[in-house]
Amino acid sequence: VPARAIPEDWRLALTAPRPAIAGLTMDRPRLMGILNVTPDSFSDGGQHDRPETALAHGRALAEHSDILDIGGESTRPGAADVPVAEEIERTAPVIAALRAAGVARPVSIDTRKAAVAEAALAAGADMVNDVAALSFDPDLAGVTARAGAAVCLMHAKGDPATMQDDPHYDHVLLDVYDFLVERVRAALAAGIPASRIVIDPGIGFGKTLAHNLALLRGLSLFHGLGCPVLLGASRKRFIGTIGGAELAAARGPGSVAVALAAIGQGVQILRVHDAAETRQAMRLDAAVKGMELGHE
Ligand SMILES: Nc1nc2ncc(COP(=O)(O)OP(=O)(O)O)nc2c(=O)[nH]1
Repeated sequence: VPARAIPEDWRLALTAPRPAIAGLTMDRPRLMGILNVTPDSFSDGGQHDRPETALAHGRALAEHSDILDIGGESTRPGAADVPVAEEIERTAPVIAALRAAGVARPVSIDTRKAAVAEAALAAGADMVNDVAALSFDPDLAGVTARAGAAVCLMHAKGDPATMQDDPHYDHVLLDVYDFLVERVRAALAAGIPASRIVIDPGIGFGKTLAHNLALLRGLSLFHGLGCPVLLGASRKRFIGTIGGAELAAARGPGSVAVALAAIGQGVQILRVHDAAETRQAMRLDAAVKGMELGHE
């Protein structure tokens, strides 16, 4: 397998002091709490999709999360595309309400669309979380760069409608790695500095069970990109398949196990539904290992 050298123009990202992402230092594992304001998200659709329930859940998540990830469009396989105006209506007011309620935690907007990101950033978001790695909407990179926002670039093979139809890779780890190299270059070219880029292998986005497990076993490879690594495995189907939990909402223990395994490979940001449970597990894991988790 040909070696992957770290591109010279990124070496600085490795030698510079580990950057803060959306104001969060990367010196300890961080939790990204998921706030889906959708009627159809795969595990919690319809639970937090009204302004009052979204605000209440966002405040509860903020207790145990370092950053809140707000999404107005489900990306589950076969999900319907949400019109831009509706996705804005679902997300920007919730961000504004969280800020008005004094929730100061960094916020990311989980969207592929520039107009949705623009409204969210104007309402107080700090980061764009794009499952399409800035490749769906050509304007999103510029919106992110001009706002000085951080960005998460995630790998997906195909789009939500078709991505699980028999996905194939030559070598899933290296193919995902090479894709992310190309997307980081695109983000740098759009004026987003390396210090504001996070990468994510995209568990469940065009991957079979075997592909997901190969990515989880090889997560440490992605540190070679020189950017913080984010993992979003929480409650996903492979956890149900292996753990025997058909209902997504019953996959908390398996999700925590995967989060701890990822932390063991140095993953810096864990995107989770069950923030309080994951935080508790992280504290015990660190204590048993004699590691200092650091304080909020
Ligand atoms: N960076 C990143 N973002 C993501 N956004 C959504 C989902 C899907 O999970 P969820 O938001 O719970 O479901 P839905 O897309 O149905 O709302 N997974 C990821 C992920 O793995 N990484």
